[in-house]
Amino acid sequence: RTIAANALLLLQLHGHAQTNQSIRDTLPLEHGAHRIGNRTDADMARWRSQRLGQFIHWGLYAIPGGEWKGKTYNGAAEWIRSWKEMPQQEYDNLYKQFNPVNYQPEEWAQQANDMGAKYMIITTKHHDGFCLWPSKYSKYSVAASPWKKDIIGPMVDAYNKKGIDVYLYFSIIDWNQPDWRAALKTPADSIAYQRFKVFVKNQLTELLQRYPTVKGFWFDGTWDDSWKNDGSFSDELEQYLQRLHPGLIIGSRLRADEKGARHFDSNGRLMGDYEQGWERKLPEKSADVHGNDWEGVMTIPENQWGYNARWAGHIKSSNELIEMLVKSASLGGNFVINFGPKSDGTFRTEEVQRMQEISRWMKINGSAIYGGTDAGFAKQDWGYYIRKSGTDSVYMVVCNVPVSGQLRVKLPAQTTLVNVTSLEKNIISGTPELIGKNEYFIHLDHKNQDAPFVILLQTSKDSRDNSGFEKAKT
Ligand SMILES: C[C@@H]1O/C(=N\OC(=O)Nc2ccccc2)[C@@H](O)[C@H](O)[C@@H]1O
Repeated sequence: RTIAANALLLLQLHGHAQTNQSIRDTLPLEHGAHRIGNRTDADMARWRSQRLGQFIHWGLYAIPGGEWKGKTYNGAAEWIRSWKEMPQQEYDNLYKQFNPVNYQPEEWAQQANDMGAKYMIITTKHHDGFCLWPSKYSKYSVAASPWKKDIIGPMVDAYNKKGIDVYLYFSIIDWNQPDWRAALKTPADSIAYQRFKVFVKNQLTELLQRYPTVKGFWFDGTWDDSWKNDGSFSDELEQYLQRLHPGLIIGSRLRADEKGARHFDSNGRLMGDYEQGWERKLPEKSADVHGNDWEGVMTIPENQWGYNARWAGHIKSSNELIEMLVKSASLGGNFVINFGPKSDGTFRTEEVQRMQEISRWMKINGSAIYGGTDAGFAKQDWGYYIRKSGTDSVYMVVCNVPVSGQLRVKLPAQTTLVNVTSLEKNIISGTPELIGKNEYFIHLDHKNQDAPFVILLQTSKDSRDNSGFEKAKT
């Protein structure tokens, strides 16, 4: 198999432009990337067109909400169990208080739909091991809580009913499982960890059987040696899940290759279906993503995923989040905004505000985002170009209005401007001024804008340098 696999890989290599990052000479890898370049199937095309997602971190950690017995935890709220001031036994007993009486999945789905999210990622089980579904393989689940009922099922149904796809976040790290090991130091460790891997495979199989409409998994907690040094298991697991549920979308965070390389294998090739390392950070330029599909996940505060009663530091405004979404689409990636519901099942005011403000923006400008991708134009200071995938339509999303009141638009060679319109009224004044080869100025109406605004360019590939607009009167 190894020889055949490598022969195939070498054939593919020569068939593909080396668009990826620094490719080292091709080591014969059994558990490295099995595909060169992006997936081209319909499921991946759907994921790629969606662009805006909603992440939800919800679990027992929402009960303490970053505080315990009068003390404030400065770390990420969903990590409070690891805080030295938190008696782990007391955390582990929080399941006895899990009773989200105000949990309304239909309302969650409605507000996500209004915001314009096309997919949602829900924490089925975070590092603490508490399962939001009544798992057959663990007692540490909603079934043991006062709530008793399945949380995940009604959520999947409510979101799917709104046409929103659902992805399941699943932490490999499981602090509740006695067989979990961060590292394998003794033969006893290896025996326990073997049992743990069976448990992981069983839970993932159970999740796919219970929730067959989900589109993929969002794996996390795969940085420990135990997992990193077992590339063959993560490879087999990914292939097993794909066989069980063809078309499943799984990011680069699941696997390691046989040399312990993660996200990118030891030949520098992306493993999984998209680059999943952009967490609370985004690529700056096209070269940073090497033509790979990718997704950025973002918290509204600096680093809180689960509910934290006290948000400290910088809280991102809707305009900041909108600009990150636009930047992600302009670089051919998806952008997922995280929300941390309270233990009663409601969302905090700041999060509701952001969903409502983003909703207003997306209702006017969503056409620039959905199906958007890298336009291949040189970046300009005023903002971002987004190409409607596969067309000559290029959106300009203006985030920084120049004091000159005019936007410089430099098109690639042999590209001319056929038409210019704005998605809102009273943005552009007059017709664009052709000032040189493929370069135009678009004059703005001096309105004070309080949010990014969008101009649509219809371009055409043209060997001549003429344009739909007469030459500027010199
Ligand atoms: C989405 C976040 O994912 C996590 N951790 O992410 C990472 O470890 N990210 C990471 C690590 C190394 C390189 C790049 C990203 C979790 O610990 C956290 O509670 C949250 O669920």
